[in-house]
Amino acid sequence: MAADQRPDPASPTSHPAADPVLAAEGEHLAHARRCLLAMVDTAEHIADYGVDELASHALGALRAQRLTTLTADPNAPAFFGRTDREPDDGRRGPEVLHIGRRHVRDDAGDPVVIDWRAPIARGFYRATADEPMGVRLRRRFGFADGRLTSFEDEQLDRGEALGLDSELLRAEIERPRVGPMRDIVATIQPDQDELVRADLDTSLCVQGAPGTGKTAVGLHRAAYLLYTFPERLRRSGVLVVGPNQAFLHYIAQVLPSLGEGGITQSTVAGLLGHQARGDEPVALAVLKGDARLAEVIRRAVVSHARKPTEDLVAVVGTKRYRVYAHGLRRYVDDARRALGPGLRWAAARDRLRMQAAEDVRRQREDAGGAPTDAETARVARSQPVREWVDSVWPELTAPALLARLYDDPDFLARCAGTSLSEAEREALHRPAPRSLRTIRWTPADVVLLDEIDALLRPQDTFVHAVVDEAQDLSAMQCRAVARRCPLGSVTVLGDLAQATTPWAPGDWARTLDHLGHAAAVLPLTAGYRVPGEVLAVANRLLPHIAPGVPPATSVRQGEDAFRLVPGGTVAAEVRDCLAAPGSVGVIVPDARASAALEDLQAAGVAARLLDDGPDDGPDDAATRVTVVPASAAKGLEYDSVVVAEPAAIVAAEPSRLDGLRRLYVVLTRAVSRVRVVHAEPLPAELT
Ligand SMILES: Nc1ncnc2c1ncn2[C@@H]1O[C@H](COP(=O)(O)OP(=O)(O)OP(=O)(O)O)[C@@H](O)[C@H]1O
Repeated sequence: MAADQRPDPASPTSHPAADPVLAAEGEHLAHARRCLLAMVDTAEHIADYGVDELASHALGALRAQRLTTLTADPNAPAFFGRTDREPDDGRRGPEVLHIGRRHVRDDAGDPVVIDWRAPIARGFYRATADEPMGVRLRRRFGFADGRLTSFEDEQLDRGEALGLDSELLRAEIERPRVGPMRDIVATIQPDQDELVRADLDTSLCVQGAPGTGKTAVGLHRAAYLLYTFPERLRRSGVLVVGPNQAFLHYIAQVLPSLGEGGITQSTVAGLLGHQARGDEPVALAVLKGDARLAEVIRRAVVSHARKPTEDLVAVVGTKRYRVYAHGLRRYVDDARRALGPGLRWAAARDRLRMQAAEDVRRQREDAGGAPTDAETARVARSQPVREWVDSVWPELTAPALLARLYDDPDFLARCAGTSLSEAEREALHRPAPRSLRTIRWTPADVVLLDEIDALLRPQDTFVHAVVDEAQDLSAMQCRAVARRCPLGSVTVLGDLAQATTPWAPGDWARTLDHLGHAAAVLPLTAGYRVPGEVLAVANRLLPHIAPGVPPATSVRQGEDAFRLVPGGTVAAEVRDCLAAPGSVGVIVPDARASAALEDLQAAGVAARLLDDGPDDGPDDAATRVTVVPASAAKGLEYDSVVVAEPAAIVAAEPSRLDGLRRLYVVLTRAVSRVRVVHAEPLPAELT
């Protein structure tokens, strides 16, 4: 570990506070830092000598993991809250617990800070005046530049509870956004905490309005599960699925800052073994995303299994052995029945070769021979056996199979049965080129290729998957995620009102069905990001885009938070927004993104285009203005948002419904203010 990553033992208390409570807490903070440093030191000096090389390697990995946990976010204060609890054992005086991002103990092994995920820390998040859960006092701490500067007490035993009126919560919510998403560990709210701490075996589906903390809840749930169920999760892990690369970069730091590295964070496309390079009409992509294609694909694979009609003759030395067709038929029938997660196509080929070779071994034993395993393996590898397997159970590849389904109408018709109409089969038809390598597979194709791959060979799996923006996934994309989490549980996060893909099923029951997990659909309605003034405008779209979805309410109203600027310029509004602290997102119709960037630069405003990569360096980080194509805005947030031409944003989508939903997403990205610049009339639904 680099020295500059170490927690600085002096920083939080180098400015002694006058308030005696603050001074005492400051001392505890300094003590906690010293203890944390000592723990880092100990972890660094542990020798990784196990009983053997494997054990030593495991010890080394454990130590590295422990160091990552201890040194994550080295400048974060060691604790952010405290509870004073009734002592369990009748001792005098309350039991004082300081709560932070990770456990800290002193030399004697006594706890100095409790990890926020420990069961005993639950009261900090959940205790109310009505149900104090043994907590007499809850104290939250405020920090400025790493210094402890304030605290806020709720004397629950006297009926005091601030709830959303907490000043520190408000300050945290309104803190200017610069850089990637932060954790919310100090201010998780009770309804969020209930979701975060749900058991590992419980699957959840959270339907939440914009800014209600769905993403935050999903990430904190991942951290909670890793802490609470280390044995079950450290090896096969947790998968976090997000909508696009920009979003993944935005959330990338949250789990590491909570001390949890090594989690797979990916888009659905990133999980697949093939890359998309082509486009296609929306209607065709919708068809390819339909769950009916799964059965078509299964039949296409199985159709390659042939019934053996002839005996197989294997040769060992100078002798020939006949394996009869009826026995071979039984092997093939068994393989066909077992095909699925328990036996993939490629493994079945190996099994068939071995079964034929075992048959030969039995014949040789019956004849008094003593065949060795090596000899049986040689028979399994021999040419007649290989040729036999190739004839009844040929090697398959996903690209060849999908290309054939598209190319050969009779084959497609046989595999589809009655599940696809003639028109649908015709829509899928595409002549195969001579070389499969030249095919430009589309995003929907690569999901189908993955469906085929899954029948051919095993894929990586996880014990828990957090699936964000799940309302946008097609049935086939859901199946691709489900395959990667076949036994564990899922946390499904989304908002039907923000669904902007025409291939999504459009209701949670079907999405959950395709994800292969039963889950209760739980609402989150308190919005932390968007001021009430802005939500009031965005919510006008709700009856048109998602009539059944409850509107979000905001935990704060905002001031001059929403303004229409007919005939204005984006550059002028951006300059105005730059007078306030924090980030500015300029959200424009996709086709206008490059031009909008040029316009801003020509007007002397430093700006960058939202890209797939992380910040490219200090210049990037210092650029407060980001031009965001409307289609990439999902999941992101900025202190100020300037929206250009809502009517064009709506018109760019394939349908009015999708367009209005896109606009709803765009209007709900701001923490403090939204300015809508337009020359064209606004969409009627907004006014
Ligand atoms: N309990 C909380 N305390 C402080 N900030 C919070 C809390 N809950 C959410 N937030 C903040 O509110 C903002 C919105 O959260 P998040 O992005 O998780 O919402 P979301 O429901 O996923 O939104 P969307 O659907 O619009 O993508 C984030 O900045 C998050 O840190």
